[in-house]
Amino acid sequence: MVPFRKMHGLGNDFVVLDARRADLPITPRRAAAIADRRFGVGCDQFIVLEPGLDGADVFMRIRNPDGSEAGACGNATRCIASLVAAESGRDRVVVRTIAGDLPVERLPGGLWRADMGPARLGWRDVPLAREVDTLHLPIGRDGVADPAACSMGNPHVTFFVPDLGAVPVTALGPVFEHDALLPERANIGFAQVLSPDHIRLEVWERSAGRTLACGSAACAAIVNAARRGLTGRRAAVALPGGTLQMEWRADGHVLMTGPVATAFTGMLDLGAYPA
Ligand SMILES: N[C@H](CCC[C@H](N)C(=O)O)C(=O)O
Repeated sequence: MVPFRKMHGLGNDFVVLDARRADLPITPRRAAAIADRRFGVGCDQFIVLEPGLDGADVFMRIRNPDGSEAGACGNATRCIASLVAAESGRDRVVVRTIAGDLPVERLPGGLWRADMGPARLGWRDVPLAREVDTLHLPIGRDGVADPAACSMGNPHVTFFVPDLGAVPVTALGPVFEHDALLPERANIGFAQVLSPDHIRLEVWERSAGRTLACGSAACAAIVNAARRGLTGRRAAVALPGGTLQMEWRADGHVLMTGPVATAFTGMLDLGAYPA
């Protein structure tokens, strides 16, 4: 039996296991089984904490509900930073991922600000299957078309739409996720720009499907909206689960501010799940 924690950022939820002191027998298949909402605990992402070495306070391994590994998770970055900060009594911590080191700081009012690193804008960065301008991808269907792409350590595509309520997110999301231009698939954002500092966003996440919030997709949304001249470099991004404050800093890094929450803690019998 191992203790686990169920956390979420704006309803984007995580099972968090701690493998910092002792290794845990987690395989992609076992993670997927635990992530199942009916046969397991259920979560959008499965997070394992590993020791943070030289300069990092913790290493955060991120898995999708199908067991595949992801390079970024904005909402989990804040949640895990808040855990590690509480242990050490510090207000600033560094969360390491396979894509880089993410400094996170505590702000007043229960908010946490993560430096999600630089947005990467090249076609190889996303990655795309061939050389295409990442500001205008030749992908579209049913009038939802011409998205922009970038990488936040994981692949993102952002469609700009005039009326988010009219977009069939769960029908179009998986079609775009699997477009031949996206060899590693992608997280698909549908953004409606309400004003130069306010974006509404719905996300179809790679592997996880429609989620209530996606921090890295909010990063991609502000970057791609600003690149298109639709917004400035700071905006509130309103997701179904709540709002994140975003800034694409002049040096290319994306700052994301939002809340963290623990829903419950419990004990998990890892042996009850396939290895
Ligand atoms: N929910 C996460 C992103 C998960 C991304 C994952 N679905 C991928 O395959 O890249 C966030 O807050 O940024």
